[in-house]
Amino acid sequence: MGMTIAEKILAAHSGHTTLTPGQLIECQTDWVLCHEITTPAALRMLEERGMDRVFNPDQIVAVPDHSVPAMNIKAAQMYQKLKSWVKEKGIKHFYDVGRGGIAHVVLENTGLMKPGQTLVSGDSHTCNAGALGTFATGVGSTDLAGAIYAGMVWFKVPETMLIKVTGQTQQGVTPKDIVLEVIKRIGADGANYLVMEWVGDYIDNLDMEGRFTLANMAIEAGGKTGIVAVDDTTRAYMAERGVTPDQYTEYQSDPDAKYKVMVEVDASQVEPTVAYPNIPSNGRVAGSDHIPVTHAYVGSCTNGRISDLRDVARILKGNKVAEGVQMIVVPATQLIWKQAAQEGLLEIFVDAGASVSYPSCGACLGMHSGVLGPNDVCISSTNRNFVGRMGDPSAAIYLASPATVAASAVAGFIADPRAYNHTLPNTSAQVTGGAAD
Ligand SMILES: CC(C)[C@H](C(=O)O)[C@@H](O)C(=O)O
Ligand code: SF4
Repeated sequence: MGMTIAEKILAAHSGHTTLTPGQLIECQTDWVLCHEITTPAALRMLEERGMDRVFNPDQIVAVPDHSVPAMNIKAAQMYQKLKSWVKEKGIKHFYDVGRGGIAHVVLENTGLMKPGQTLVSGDSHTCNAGALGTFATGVGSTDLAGAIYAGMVWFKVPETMLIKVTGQTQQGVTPKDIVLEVIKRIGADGANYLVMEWVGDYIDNLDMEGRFTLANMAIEAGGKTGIVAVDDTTRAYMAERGVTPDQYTEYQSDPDAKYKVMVEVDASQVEPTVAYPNIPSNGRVAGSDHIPVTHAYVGSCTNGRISDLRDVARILKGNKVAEGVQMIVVPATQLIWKQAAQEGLLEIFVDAGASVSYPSCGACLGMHSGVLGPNDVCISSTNRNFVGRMGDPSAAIYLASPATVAASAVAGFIADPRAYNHTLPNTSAQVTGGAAD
């Protein structure tokens, strides 16, 4: 019987020629991604058992990102723990504060993670890397400990959901709107333990940044991971990072691969979508209700990339953030921050009255740099709008694309970005490479 991409990658990493969903496998992991929030717990587990080693210091990527630069002593200690372990074990790929940013976005950009590989991390948005045709998923601290120690992790082979997106979007509609629309249709548990495989001519025409946004949000529908097959866009992306096709394996799903369910989306019918509180599946058309906002947040591993910042700048250029609205823009990595500076985007943000922050997870999970207070109302390009996610439990979080966030910041209430159509010069440059190894 035919196999999906995910099944093929898992088979290749577990010594099987075929696999059936539901089967339990022991799987090799090519990469382990470590940040300062979940790694310390995994390290403590290993230390307590006298198993304090790493399977291969060259296959671990460490990036402090959630609570950096530290905003309190506890955060400083977590950071210190990660950093001292990196030093002690000789972890090769360490992207320290000032040289990295949000771990998933740092990793996608380095060229380290290659098509056909496997990745685990103690972070649920690890699925982000699936856009490169990889099997990448978040695991708990115990599995993370096992992966650090042995380079192995066990999985129940997931079934796959096929999401076929055809046609082209209207101007002002972005991949974030597509994925919010899909989650709205299938529900926040609609892809529970399923691989979400994206196909269709919309995907074929989509750049890598958009594909990362789609793969990144798989977990918001309960997905085990998101995945996009390798094509010329992926190959070009890898080539820009000095990686040639002989250095990786491309897997395609067989024509007779078995899918648990198929979802079809006509991209031309998707409108700018806003997920209302308190669940990402609560999507409605942007601007359908008059909802004044106090905060507008652009950032995160979902939507803090250079193309996102350009979308925001197009709308903010020549406009002002409405009085009473606090707008915060967080470029996801140092390299994106620098690129945005070079293109003049940061100046546009500042002129419009927005704060530009340093790369980090920041207020995405309510840790720092824009934490919401009681009854605040935030339109955000992040991925979760659960109660208390960005701060006080009484604050309301509306999830949207960066374009919708920018349009809303200018309007002072949740607005439809289609009313804006500014152009920016010099917007084709790519952000490539690792910041520092
Ligand atoms: C802190 C970390 C474990 C968490 C996750 O796993 O996703 C965070 O990144 C989040 O987005 O909630
Ligand atoms: S940016 Fe937000 S969603 Fe992404 S890893 Fe950080 S906290 Fe999690």
